[in-house]
Amino acid sequence: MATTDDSMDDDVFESEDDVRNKLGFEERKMLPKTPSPTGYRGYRPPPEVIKLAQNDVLEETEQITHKVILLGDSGVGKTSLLVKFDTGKFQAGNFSATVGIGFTNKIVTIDQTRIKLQIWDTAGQERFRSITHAYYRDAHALLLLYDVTNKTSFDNIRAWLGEIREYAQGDVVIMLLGNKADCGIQRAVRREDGERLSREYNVFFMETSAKSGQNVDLAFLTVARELKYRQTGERDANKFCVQEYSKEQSHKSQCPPCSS
Ligand SMILES: Nc1nc2c(ncn2[C@@H]2O[C@H](COP(=O)(O)OP(=O)(O)OP(=O)(O)O)[C@@H](O)[C@H]2O)c(=O)[nH]1
Repeated sequence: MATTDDSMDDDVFESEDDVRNKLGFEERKMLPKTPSPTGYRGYRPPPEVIKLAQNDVLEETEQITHKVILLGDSGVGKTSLLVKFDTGKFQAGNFSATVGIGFTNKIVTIDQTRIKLQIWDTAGQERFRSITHAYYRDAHALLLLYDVTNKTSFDNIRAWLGEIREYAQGDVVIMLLGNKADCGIQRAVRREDGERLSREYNVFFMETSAKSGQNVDLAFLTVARELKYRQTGERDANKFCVQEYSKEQSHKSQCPPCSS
């Protein structure tokens, strides 16, 4: 059965006379001289709606950009993680090493607050290190990745943390990510080892998969939440606790074997 869309608010279409009668003298002067056939032209939203829209514009223009940088050895999945978060897509076996550095802007919403993240993807290869060091200083958060199938990338995390200490701000938010968690059989680093290292350095920790999407959004949202807290100084009552979450996950079942 065909139905008509009845979702429009009738108030929007009240007659021009109705609208004029509700307005004050100054507001009436601003109305168009020619009557509108629909009564819509003279319509003014209620003051509370106008105020809301103005606040929105204010929020947009005053929005602080939080700079987040992805770090870690070449091939651990930095670009893949960012592409998954940005587009929801993963391209298997399509490895072309990042050259230099580039960024993507993303706006996320944390408890009705819009947080702007400027996410920088860096090249993991040694020869680009001096370029990327220059960007550490302005970073508000760092996502430091290793590949759970590549023990060397995990062993190199201490060196990465040393570089962070040397070049980044002392209060930078750091999240350690064990990526490629979908690769069950090829796994070379246990989740507990990642957890232990994160405790030792007092940084956030999660295992992720750019392939399956496991914890990808969560990693960025957790960082955004922490940045929001640092900006406002308000802890949310319903704050997500990454340490608790990580503990819960470690009790869950094994990942399926990696097929790519
Ligand atoms: N199975 C699996 N493969 C992944 C995952 N993330 C990335 N890959 C693959 O790993 C390879 C390297 O990924 P990239 O995202 O290019 O790695 P990168 O860290 O950006 O590398 P550089 O640009 O050299 O620093 C690609 O073939 C990806 O398809 C994942 O979560 N699971």
